[in-house]
Amino acid sequence: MNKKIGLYFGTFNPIHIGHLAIANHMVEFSDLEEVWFVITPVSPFKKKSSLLDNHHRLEMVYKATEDYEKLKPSDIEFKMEPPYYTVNTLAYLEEKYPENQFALIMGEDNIKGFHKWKNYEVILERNNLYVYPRISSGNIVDDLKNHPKIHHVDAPIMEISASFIRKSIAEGKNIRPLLSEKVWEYIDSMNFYK
Ligand SMILES: Nc1ncnc2c1ncn2[C@@H]1O[C@H](COP(=O)(O)OP(=O)(O)OP(=O)(O)O)[C@@H](O)[C@H]1O
Ligand SMILES: O=C(O)c1ccc[n+]([C@@H]2O[C@H](COP(=O)([O-])O)[C@@H](O)[C@H]2O)c1
Repeated sequence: MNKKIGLYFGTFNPIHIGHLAIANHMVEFSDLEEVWFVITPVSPFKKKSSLLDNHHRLEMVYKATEDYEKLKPSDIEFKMEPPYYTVNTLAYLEEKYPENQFALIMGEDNIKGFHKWKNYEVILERNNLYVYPRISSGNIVDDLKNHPKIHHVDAPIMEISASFIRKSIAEGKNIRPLLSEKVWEYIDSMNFYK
């Protein structure tokens, strides 16, 4: 059966309720049937700072999604080599799961820089993109405006960042409502980000 899966890429250091709200909105209000959180070991364009080990970030995504049937973690990039270009991961996933139809989920902030991604034209030829609103500066390049493969989904705006969560934990603040309960308990018991 041809299943429509949305892929949500990120470092998820840690996964927070902003990520979950977007993924849940996609499976409930778009034609995507599942969302897979693809935990990237290191983002190709970002420097790593206080990045927890892959298996801890995977464990947190697992804990955050285990009660949601349509949301799943994916560690597919752990088996690949850096740099973790999304076009390569998509090719790998398409070969491994030929019965599925994969789409990308990204915020308006990321679509504004999408023309700098490796082989972005190849991605657009083969995959649909589901874009959600995000407060950010800059513009979408003309070629990507009204593109037939780019679908805008009116998901809620949740301006929470993982870096704010890490910084706040280091400062001893209580940010418990910004995380799933099991994720907060894991971070607290492991003393992460202190
Ligand atoms: N509050 C949010 N609402 C919607 N999308 C988000 C939110 N926070 C992050 N994202 C997006 O989710 C994806 C995965 O996030 P990722 O964990 O890589 O980054 P982040 O949460 O911005 O973390 P950091 O602050 O460490 O850079 C990215 O595409 C990012 O732009
Ligand atoms: O393939 C690329 O060229 C590429 C460039 C930048 C980002 N990405 C993917 O997008 C994800 C989110 O990116 P970032 O930089 O917002 O953390 C990251 O985890 C990668 O999977 C991919």
